Amino acid sequence: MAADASPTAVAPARPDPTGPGRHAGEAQGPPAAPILAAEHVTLRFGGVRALTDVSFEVRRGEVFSIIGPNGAGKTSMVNCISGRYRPTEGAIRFDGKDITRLPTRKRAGIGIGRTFQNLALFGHMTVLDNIMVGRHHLLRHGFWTGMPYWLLGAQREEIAHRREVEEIIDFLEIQHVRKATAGTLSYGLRKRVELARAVALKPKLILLDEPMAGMNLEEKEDMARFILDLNEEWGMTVLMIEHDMGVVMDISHRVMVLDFGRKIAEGTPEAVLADPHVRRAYLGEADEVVHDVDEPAVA
Ligand SMILES: Nc1ncnc2c1ncn2[C@@H]1O[C@H](COP(=O)(O)OP(=O)(O)OP(=O)(O)O)[C@@H](O)[C@H]1O
Repeated sequence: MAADASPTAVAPARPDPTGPGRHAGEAQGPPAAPILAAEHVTLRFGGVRALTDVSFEVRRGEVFSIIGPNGAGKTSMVNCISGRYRPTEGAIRFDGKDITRLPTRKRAGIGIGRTFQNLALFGHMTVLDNIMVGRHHLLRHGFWTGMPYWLLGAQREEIAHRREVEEIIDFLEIQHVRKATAGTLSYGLRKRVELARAVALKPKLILLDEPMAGMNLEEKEDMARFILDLNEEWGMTVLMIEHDMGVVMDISHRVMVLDFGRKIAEGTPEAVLADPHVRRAYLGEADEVVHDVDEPAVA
């Protein structure tokens, strides 16, 4: 691996968002209630075990990353949380409620947003329309229910709705392409629009599946900054799958490592990086010191 020269290099542990002066993992003060908990989750596809007895908690206000080699079960775990897959065994709790069997379409309404590993924008629609689509469930007035109130309630709601969308557009610095057709944008910009659409749902928890994939260094720096701002200024809890170890170590409060569908480590970036199991299984090292984590450890 090359020398560690990127701005996404390893940084000291981020302060624990759940308590002043504390670091994630330290046992001082009362532990914050988790916003999300996976309890003994197993997922099987026929004979394939994608996940085996995986348990973890995401605390309110933190950036929590899941890492692991290809096929380790990261996307399967996120799909269990978003409702795309239903665990074969175990449970998912969100905000204290068991959501294991809650249909996918209802999860946005309770505060879970997501972006996808492969872009899922409407390529023929404008950036603005793509983002507006994300907010539909937030509108109280539909076409029929809105009719009688149109001059008062619904119109005011529409104005407020647009104002918030414009705020998100400003925040993600995509004003210059707001009227452009999504399909014509560069990959980095489309990833940013996809993030904007997920943010427009005003989620309490946002699931990001490889937000940096396919990006150049500058685009990665921008995306890392947006994720940090979403977390610190907008108060969103972030659960992220990401292969770029430099980014993961830089912006995560805590990290969980999966290998062959099992959890092999969880803790602060430093603790996880120093874990011999992780170094063997994930970084492919025997006993040498890890000098650099800037390059993706897995393709
Ligand atoms: N829909 C499915 N049907 C059958 N097997 C699946 C399905 N989804 C995932 N798997 C299998 O489950 C295992 C975990 O896959 P998953 O995509 O969750 O891993 P991952 O860690 O996200 O990998 P990557 O980093 O390559 O995206 C793999 O063996 C995969 O082939």
